[in-house]
Amino acid sequence: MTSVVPSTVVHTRAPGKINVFLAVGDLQDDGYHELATAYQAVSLYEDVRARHADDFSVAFTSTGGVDIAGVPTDESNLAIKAARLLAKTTGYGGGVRLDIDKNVPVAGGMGGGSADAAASLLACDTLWGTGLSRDELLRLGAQLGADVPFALMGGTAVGTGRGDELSPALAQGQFQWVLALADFGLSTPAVYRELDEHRVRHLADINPVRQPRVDSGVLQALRAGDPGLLADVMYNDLQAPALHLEPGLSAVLELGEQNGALAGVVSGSGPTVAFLAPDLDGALELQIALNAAKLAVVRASGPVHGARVITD
Ligand SMILES: C[C@@](CO)(OP(=O)(O)O)[C@H](O)COP(=O)(O)OP(=O)(O)OC[C@H]1O[C@@H](n2ccc(N)nc2=O)[C@H](O)[C@@H]1O
Ligand SMILES: Nc1ncnc2c1ncn2[C@@H]1O[C@H](COP(=O)(O)OP(=O)(O)O)[C@@H](O)[C@H]1O
Repeated sequence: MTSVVPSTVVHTRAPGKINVFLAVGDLQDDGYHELATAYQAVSLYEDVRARHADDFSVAFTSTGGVDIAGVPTDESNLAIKAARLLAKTTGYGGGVRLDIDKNVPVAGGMGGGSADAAASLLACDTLWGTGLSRDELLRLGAQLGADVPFALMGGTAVGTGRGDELSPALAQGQFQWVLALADFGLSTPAVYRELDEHRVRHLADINPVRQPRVDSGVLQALRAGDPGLLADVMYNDLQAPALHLEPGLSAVLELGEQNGALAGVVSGSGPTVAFLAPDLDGALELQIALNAAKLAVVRASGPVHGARVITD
């Protein structure tokens, strides 16, 4: 076993994400859907601190006030799974103690668990000196969840396959987001299932084979750094099933659009609603208006970096 140095702490940080465009294809035999998505990493972060230990454990805090009550800390936690997968892959014989400051809403469609997995992979690789390449970490990430490779990569990227085959997209400038948080979560598999059931009920004869593609207008808007253009083309196939499961989200979308948002979209499988603001002042005004309507909101900007080591 590697010698244990208890005082060493490795600090890593990985971002949450918004799917500014998400087209969902058909259900495949492996239980996953083929996707075409444009991800943007945004400035809500998961901070992981890793210390040498004999076994594997995780604990959560949230300086940003995220409700962490429902997050499992047993073997089902994605951070523990990430650490164990890295140990198994590299033959590392020890364990790790992970302390995570969570600032991405839980079960909100913003990839917080995926960010924990990404930041934990990088933290353990650094702490243990296992020295995997970026590509090897991306491959391990894909085994943990479809969104994990993007949390490693960050920035702006197109995801295909399960959402884990990434190509970086050209982007300039910063987009200003106001995120309306729900006080409940939505289960990702349940939202995909709701979409499938709707398609079987209503669309089976019309469009039997779907080949999802990212609209070229999305890539142009990102390249131009133009929120007005992006607002016109933001889209999410999972929005309708999320609204069907949680009808109250329609009023949230309307409220944002009536109060200065260029557009709003359910993020991933929801229930977080992401509003795109014209600029920082517009975002601040929207935040105040939504707060006045008693909605829990946070601001974020993007794109930001993927998982990285932080020097404290
Ligand atoms: C919907 C999205 C959009 O980015 O994000 P979230 O809302 O979860 O943040 C992702 O597709 C979620 O990615 P992630 O949360 O990593 O998914 P995984 O753990 O790999 O899969 C959870 C479940 O989601 C469904 N799933 C996921 C990805 C995909 N391409 N097709 C699917 O059908 C499957 O039912 C799978 O069992
Ligand atoms: N590290 C983690 N952080 C949050 N949730 C986790 C984690 N590990 C496992 N989970 C489970 O995954 C579910 C969805 O996680 P999360 O990544 O927050 O949302 P989403 O998939 O909507 O982006 C949670 O409800 C929880 O049960």
